[in-house]
Amino acid sequence: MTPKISARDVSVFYGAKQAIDHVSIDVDRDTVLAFIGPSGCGKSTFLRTLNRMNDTVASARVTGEILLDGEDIYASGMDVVQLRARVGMVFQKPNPFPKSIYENVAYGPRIHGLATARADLDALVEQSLLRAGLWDEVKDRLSDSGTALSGGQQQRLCIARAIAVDPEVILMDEPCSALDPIATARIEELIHELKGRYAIVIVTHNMQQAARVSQNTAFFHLGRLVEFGATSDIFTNPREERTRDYITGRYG
Ligand SMILES: Nc1ncnc2c1ncn2[C@@H]1O[C@H](COP(=O)(O)OP(=O)(O)OP(=O)(O)O)[C@@H](O)[C@H]1O
Repeated sequence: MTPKISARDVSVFYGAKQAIDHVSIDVDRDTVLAFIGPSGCGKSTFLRTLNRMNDTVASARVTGEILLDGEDIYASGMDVVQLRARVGMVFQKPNPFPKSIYENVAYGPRIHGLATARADLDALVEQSLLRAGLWDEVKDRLSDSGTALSGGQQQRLCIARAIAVDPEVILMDEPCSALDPIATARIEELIHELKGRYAIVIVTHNMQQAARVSQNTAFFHLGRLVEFGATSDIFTNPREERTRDYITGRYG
């Protein structure tokens, strides 16, 4: 099967500084891919190339090619707003809009024209909150502010917001690092439930989390992709010494 995303020879520069050095990698459909590696190795930078989030950084420059279903996302005609709906993102710190729970989820579908009638929008909000595992906790207070929820609930609200615009890929940049262990477990369960429907790419510092949630793992070091493979192989039988040193906690 053709990959969902195919990155070829991708380099990223911040001004003169090179943060990613000729990385090629495929993101498979309906699977979870984990990016691991020591702080500053470029995981977030590379993740952000996959939906052109680096466009928001004035000094950032991307070379190489990133194909989404065979289509070059850096082509001049690409609609970036549309792209970021297809390739959604969940950030380290939950960042709900300072609006109601309902509006947080309804906003995207409304601006993308996915639902106009109130009943359709209501159904989409309910379905997205259900899929994000938050519906039961919020169904009686949809008009409360999203920012009044707990951190873990806010993160699930952000996942519901990403899901609501019917994405194909969800990028998660350390989505649990601001959460307690119970909220973290809840997000990990959710990732399991979502993986049959979307391609998910997750950056994590937590080796156990990478081993628990992903089927494939990519190990980055100093801007290079050192090793990529099935998570079970990377964690039990890495080919590269640098990978072995990192996963056994020798550095990073
Ligand atoms: N906006 C920016 N401007 C300049 N340099 C940046 C910018 N963002 C990241 N960098 C640099 O690019 C390199 C890669 O950073 P990046 O945040 O992608 O790494 P990371 O592996 O995700 O790190 P961490 O695990 O600490 O989040 C680092 O040297 C970092 O200092």
